[in-house]
Amino acid sequence: MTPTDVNAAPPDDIIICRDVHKWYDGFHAVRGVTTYVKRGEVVIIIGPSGSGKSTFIRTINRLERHERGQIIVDGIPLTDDVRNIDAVRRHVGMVAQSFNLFPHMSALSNVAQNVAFGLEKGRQRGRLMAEALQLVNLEGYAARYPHQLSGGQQQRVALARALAPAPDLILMDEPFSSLDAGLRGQLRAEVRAILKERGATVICVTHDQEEAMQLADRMAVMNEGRIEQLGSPEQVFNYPDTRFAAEFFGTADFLPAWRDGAYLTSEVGRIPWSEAWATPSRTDDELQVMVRPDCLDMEPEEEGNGVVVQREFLGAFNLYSVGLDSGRRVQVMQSHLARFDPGTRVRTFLREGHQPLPFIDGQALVDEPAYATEPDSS
Ligand SMILES: Nc1ncnc2c1ncn2[C@@H]1O[C@H](COP(=O)(O)OP(=O)(O)OP(=O)(O)O)[C@@H](O)[C@H]1O
Repeated sequence: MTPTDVNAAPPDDIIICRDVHKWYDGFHAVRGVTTYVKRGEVVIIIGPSGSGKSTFIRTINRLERHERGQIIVDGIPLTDDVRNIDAVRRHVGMVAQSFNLFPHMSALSNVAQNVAFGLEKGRQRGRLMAEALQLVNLEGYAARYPHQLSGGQQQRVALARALAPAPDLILMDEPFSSLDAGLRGQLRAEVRAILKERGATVICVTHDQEEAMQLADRMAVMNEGRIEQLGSPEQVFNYPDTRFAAEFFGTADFLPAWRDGAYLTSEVGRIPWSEAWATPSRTDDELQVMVRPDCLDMEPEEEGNGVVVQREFLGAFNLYSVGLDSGRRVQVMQSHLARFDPGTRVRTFLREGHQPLPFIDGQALVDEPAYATEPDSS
């Protein structure tokens, strides 16, 4: 691909990051990220504001310079060598958080900026541009200038601009954030379908959990400049590695638990103890179990173990906050038909078939068989 290619044949991993660090004037924004992204994968980065998501994604096409570690994009190491930077940018599309449209150009001309090079035939260029505007439902807006478009429409032009040249790799930073809920859901399904059809690799930052679940093959949960967990949405939801990941992705309560013969017991019930959890160096009183609202059930009972404190109506279901007799609170999911008034005495218990996850010191004791995170070749 370039004179500085490190691999003759492209490896399966289109992105290889090893111990990547980035500082802003002494502030350590990215703290040792090691990760591998397979060709054709959609990886979603989620995490709280300021956790380093945008900074990390911007290091992948060198909009930010990483100070330590190694980034290899499609066999090209990102160094200060401008030939490498140009080579990477040539086949990496980017949808930035700020749309960065040229104000003096129409929507079509903005899209054309990205398809101008690399394609000799004007007719093919025109088709790609029209298709890209059609994909984002803006066929009738080609002649408008950015100031004549709403924020959401500008965002869609930015998306069309990135998609039009059919890049192998596309980086997206909150690409649907300015769209209303209906259009957002529809567009992200369409964008995912087209990118999958093209076999493009996608790394996308979002705040939106529903978006992460809908788009991701794998999700990276970022916290304070580090990737706290990388896995499929199901892995992260069902088997969070840390308390942070559990609480950030979904709702979770943590209750003290203790080993009770062959069981792990908490105030909402017990589950069989697994020898795979044995942690001889630690004492049992540090144990906790994670319970998500759907793991718990409840029924009115005078001799119960708690009292309904609050009900939140969420459409298909009610989310109850229950004050347990220990003083702790848990959230319990119930059908929309299950109405309990605050003050109702209830028994809260583990729903059959649901296994609460044991934790020690904020770390899960259970390891789900992990997705292979080591590259096939490097
Ligand atoms: N150009 C900059 N100069 C100095 N500090 C910066 C700069 N850009 C980002 N930061 C800081 O680096 C940290 C990570 O910022 P970044 O934008 O990567 O976070 P983020 O997770 O994308 O946040 P958000 O979800 O709010 O967009 C933040 O504390 C931010 O204030």
